[in-house]
Amino acid sequence: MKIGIGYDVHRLQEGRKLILGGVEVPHSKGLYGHSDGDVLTHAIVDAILGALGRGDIGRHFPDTSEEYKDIYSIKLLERVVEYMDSEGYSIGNLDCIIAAQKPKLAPYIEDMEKLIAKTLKTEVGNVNIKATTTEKLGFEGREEGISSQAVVLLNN
Ligand SMILES: Nc1ccn([C@@H]2O[C@H](COP(=O)(O)O)[C@@H](O)[C@H]2O)c(=O)n1
Ligand SMILES: C[C@@]1(CO)OP(=O)(O)OP(=O)(O)OC[C@H]1O
Repeated sequence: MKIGIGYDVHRLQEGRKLILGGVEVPHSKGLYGHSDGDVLTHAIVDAILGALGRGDIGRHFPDTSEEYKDIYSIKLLERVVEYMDSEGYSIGNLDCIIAAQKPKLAPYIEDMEKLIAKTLKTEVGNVNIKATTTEKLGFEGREEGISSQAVVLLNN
């Protein structure tokens, strides 16, 4: 059994799509990044890499590489699932938080859980995603950015 933690932050910017957990969420702004800026998926990637003792997202998918420019981050998660499979590990459970003042994410959480579970080759009951505002405090509260945290347990 192995445990891993992931944390990521991306800036909100006009003219970008808001992609969270691989799902497009309608909003006036999206997350800026070298990739699609999917802060939730990046936190999950880092949690799994952490559990496997294999560093972090930037080490495997550098933001200096054209290969990852505007990439749909679920593709990065698929690569990390290949590492997990090759080392004989599978998901025990995954728990995540998205801190966003806006938009209201509750209507999209189930779709995110389904897509993440499918990508991780696990049952949807092993994946939990939560959303919170920060009560208008901090960068999330000022709607400057969105942060996400993930904790994963891997079984072998
Ligand atoms: N962007 C968000 C933030 C929160 N929610 C849901 O609202 C609940 C209450 O949030 P608080 O920050 O006031 O605790 C939270 O538990 C989420 O269910 C949301 O949908 N989208
Ligand atoms: C995902 C990568 C690669 O496209 O770019 P960003 O979208 O900037 O995201 P970040 O969370 O900084 O993680 C590492 C990157 O190398």
